[in-house]
Amino acid sequence: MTEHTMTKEQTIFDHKGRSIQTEDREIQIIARLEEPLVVVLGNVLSDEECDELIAVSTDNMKRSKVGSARSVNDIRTSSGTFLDENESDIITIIEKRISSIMNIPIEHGDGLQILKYMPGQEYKEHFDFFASTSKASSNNRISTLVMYLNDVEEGGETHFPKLNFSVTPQKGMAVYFEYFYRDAHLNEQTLHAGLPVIKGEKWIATQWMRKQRFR
Ligand SMILES: O=C(O)CCC(=O)C(=O)O
Ligand SMILES: [Fe+2]
Repeated sequence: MTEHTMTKEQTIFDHKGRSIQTEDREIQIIARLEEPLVVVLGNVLSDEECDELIAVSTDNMKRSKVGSARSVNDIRTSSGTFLDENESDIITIIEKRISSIMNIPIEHGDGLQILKYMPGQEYKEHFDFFASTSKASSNNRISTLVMYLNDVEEGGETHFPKLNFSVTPQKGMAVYFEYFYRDAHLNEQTLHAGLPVIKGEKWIATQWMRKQRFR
């Protein structure tokens, strides 16, 4: 018998019940899959916060297009930018909230990443953790929070092919998952994709957390 069939592994996300009370906002726990842990969350960001994150990154993306040459990436066809906490006051507020939801100090986080998908653009199946052969795996990622910044007219679901599970983007909502299990099989089940957007735009903010301090 493998380990995970005998006892459920300890998770990082330790919230129970129907909501998470953070310093400034009550987050709803809408749905959860226990192993691997995948949680759908509501009321993570206000409409104003979503709009502000899009506005701040629209400027950033324009700037980065002028500057460095963008590398062509077949896996991810969206455009994106990393925000730093000095960019806007709301980033600090949001990062605090994210840290209490994810139960990890924000110093363990990669910078908040904003992605924009136009129709036809997608993020193909991938893991958020790095392969053990890669240098980055020495301080590997352990958990992810994908926040939806707008409603997508059609398509753009976050899809977990090994779990037969999809999350429809809804403005202000989020999906959380973690992959810090001793059982490698559980980690591999967090394979996921951003399905192609069919109609409209899709904007997300992603927070990845590392095992150890990263900033
Ligand atoms: O676009 C999505 O729904 C998924 C995004 C994602 O996988 C990521 O940012 O790591
Ligand atoms: Fe991902």
